[in-house]
Amino acid sequence: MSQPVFTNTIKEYDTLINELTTQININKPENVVQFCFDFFLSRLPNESKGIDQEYVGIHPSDTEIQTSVFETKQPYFPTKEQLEHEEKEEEGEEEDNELYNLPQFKTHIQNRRISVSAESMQPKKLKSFHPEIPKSKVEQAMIRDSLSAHFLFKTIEEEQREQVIGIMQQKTFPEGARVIEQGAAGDYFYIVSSGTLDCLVDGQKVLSYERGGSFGELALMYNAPRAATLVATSPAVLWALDRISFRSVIMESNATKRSMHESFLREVPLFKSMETAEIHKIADALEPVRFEDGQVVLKQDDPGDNFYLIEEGKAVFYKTAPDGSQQKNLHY
Ligand SMILES: Nc1ncnc2c1ncn2[C@@H]1O[C@@H]2COP(=O)(O)O[C@H]2[C@H]1O
Repeated sequence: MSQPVFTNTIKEYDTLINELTTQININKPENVVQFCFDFFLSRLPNESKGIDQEYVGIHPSDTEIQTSVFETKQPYFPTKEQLEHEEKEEEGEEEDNELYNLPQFKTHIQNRRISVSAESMQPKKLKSFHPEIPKSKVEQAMIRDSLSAHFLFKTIEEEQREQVIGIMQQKTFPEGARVIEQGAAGDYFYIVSSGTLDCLVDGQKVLSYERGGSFGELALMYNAPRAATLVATSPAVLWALDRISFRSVIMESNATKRSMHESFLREVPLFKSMETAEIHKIADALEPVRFEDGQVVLKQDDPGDNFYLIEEGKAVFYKTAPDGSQQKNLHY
C-alpha cells in the first residue's frame, strides 16, 4: 500500500524543523524570527533545483517568495562541523562582532523598526561561496561606475567593490516580466546591463531605468517588503547581487566606517562627553569629503549646511574686515 502523501509531508516537516533547531542551537541568533525566515528562504532554492536560473515565466505573485525561482545560491547556514572548521581557520584573527551587532534602521516603508539581523557572511568569503562570473571589461566598467555612484556602495573599499563586480550574476527577463513585485520579499539588488524597466508604486509609474541604473536595495537593507514593482519594458539583461552578499558588504562597510570614525570622534573635545550611542549616530552619518590644496571649503555668509571635522590636513580661516580685506583668523 502506498504511503499517504501527508506522512511524507510530516516527515519532511520534521526533518526541516529538526534542522532548523540544530541551526538555531549552533548560531544562537539574536533575532529568532528573522533567522527562521532566512532559514526557510534558504531552503526554497532546493525546491527549484533543475529549474533554469533565468526567468521561467512564473509571475512573482504566484509565490510568496518568488525569489526561489531565480535563486541559484543558498544563504549560508553552516553545519556544526563547518563552523568548527572555520573557527580553526580563523584562529588568531580578530572576530568582527560589529557584523552581528548592527544598528537598527528605521524604514520609511512601514514606519517600523526592523533589525538588520545577523544574516551575513564575512566579505572576505564572498568569493569562496560565489564563483566569479566572467564579464567583459566593458560590463565590469559599467558595474563599477554604477556602484561608485550609488549612495550605499560608493564608500566601500575598492577590493570589496571588485569582489562584488566579480560575483554579480546575469539574469535575463523578457519584455513585460515583473522583475520585482511590490510587497514581495527581497532577493537581489540589480544593475541594468541592457533594456529598460519601469518602476511602479501602487501601480503608478514613478521612474524608469536603463543601462547603468540600479534598484532593489531598500528591501535588502531594511529587511522590508519590496517598496515598488519593476517591470521590464523591453527585453532586459540585469546583473544581480544576492541578498546575503549585499548585506555582508554593506554591513561590513558600515561597521568599518563606524569604528574608524568613532575613534576619531573620541579625540574631538566637543564630543568627549557624549554617550556612545550618540557618538555612533554621528560616526554613521559622517561622510569623507576631499579638498585640494587651496580649495575653498566654505565662505563667510554662506548658509551653513554642513559641519566639518578635519580628519587629515590643515585649514586656514579668513575673516573679511570692514575694509573688505581678508584677515587670517585661525589656523587648524
Ligand atoms: N519612489 C520609489 N519608491 C520605492 N522604491 C523605489 C522608488 N523609486 C525607485 N525605487 C526602487 O524600486 C525598488 C523596489 O524594490 P526595493 O524596495 O528593494 O528597492 C526599491 C528602489 O530601489
